[in-house]
Formats: sequence, C-alpha cells, structure tokens
Amino acid sequence: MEEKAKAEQKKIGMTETWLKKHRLLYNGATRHPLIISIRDGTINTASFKTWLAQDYLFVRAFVPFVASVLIKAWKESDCSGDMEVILGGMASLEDEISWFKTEANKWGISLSDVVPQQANKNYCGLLESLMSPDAEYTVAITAFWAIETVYQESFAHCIEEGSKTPPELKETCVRWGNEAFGKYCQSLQNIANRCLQKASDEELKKAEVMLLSVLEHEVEFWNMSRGNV
Ligand SMILES: Cc1ncc(CO)c(N)n1
Repeated sequence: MEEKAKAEQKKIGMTETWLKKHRLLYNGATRHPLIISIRDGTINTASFKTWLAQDYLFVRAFVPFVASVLIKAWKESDCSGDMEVILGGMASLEDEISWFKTEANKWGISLSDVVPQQANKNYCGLLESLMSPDAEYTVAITAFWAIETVYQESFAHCIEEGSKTPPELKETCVRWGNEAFGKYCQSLQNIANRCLQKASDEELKKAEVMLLSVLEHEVEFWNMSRGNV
C-alpha cells in the first residue's frame, strides 16, 4: 500500500479498518445462529445452558488474562488512563462471576461439575499465551477489545427493537448489550487504536492475526451450543 494511504487509514483507526476488511468473519462471530436464535426466540434451553456453563469457565480464565493486560499497561510508560479502563473492566468481572453463579442456579446447572469443551480449552489456551510477558501490550489489548466487542455487538442485537428474545434471557443480553458496556468497549477500542498507531509493521501484523484468531475462537465458542440442537 502507498505510504500516504497507509497514513490515512491509521487516522481513521486501525481497528475500524480491520473490521471492514474482515467484515464476513466479524459478522460470523456477532451474528452467529445461536445469537439469531436468541433474538428470534427459537433458542432451546439446552443450548443456552451449555453456553452459560462454558462461559462461566471462560470468564474465570478471562480474569487472569485481564490482570496480565493491566500489568502490561502499567509497564508501558505512556499508558495515559489505560490502567483505569482495564481496572474497571476487571472490577466488573467480580460481579459477573457472581451473576453466573446465580444464573446457573436458576437453570439448575451445577457449575462445579462443568467440564470444559475443546473449543473452550482452545480459547483459554489463546488467553494463556497472551498472558506471557513476551506477548506485546498492543497485541493483548487488541485481543481484549475484540473479545469484549464481539459480546457487546452480539447481545445488543438481541435487545434491539423488533427482537423477540425470551424474557428469561433478557437479563443475559442486557448484561453485555447495554450502553455502558458499549462505552467500555469504545474505550478499549481507543486504547487499541492508539497502540496500533505507534506499532511497528511487524507488531501490526501480529495484532491483525490476533484479531482474526479471536473472531474464529468466538465462532467456535458459539458452535459448542449447537451440540444440543
Ligand atoms: C467467549 C466469550 N467471549 C467474550 C466474553 C466477554 O467477556 C465472554 N464472556 N465470553
């Protein structure tokens, strides 16, 4: 690409450019058949319960990942305000874990008996690789932003006007689909864009590959619930 065009793209924001470029995969992650079935009210209970149980395990692994991103932010000399955003995200995970426990109870799921499925193990493995001190902040924050944004976009779709989401699933959708969570995702996106703007070509490539990897893992994660259809 021409240098000037490259510079222009950076001004818009690298993440926006990438989402346009990889729109098909992004839609695959945010408009998955499971999400569509929640939105149109055709979802079956078993699928939802599988997702809930598996996501509880994922979120438990997500906490140390976010902690590792926090450490990376602190080590960056010019992390203007990043720490507050990441710390806020971490703090809300405490409430999220409690919510999973209450919700699992409602659906008669015993969380201590949940066994992680392969797709979940693979995704947690990706998180673990990013926890390494060798993993760059830029790459980790890009992953962090993408992980949260897929859930925000997915669940927001289930509470848009015209959606027929069953009332017993509304709370789940609001948890990630609400505006405050959207603002938080926007803050993560701003951090990612700022990091990507200063990144070397090699780092940029790594971050883009990471984005694709996150999107693929998200699709596989939703797919786990299909075993029940
Ligand atoms: C699989 C998955 N992706 C993203 C999120 C958002 O935190 C989540 N809870 N689970």
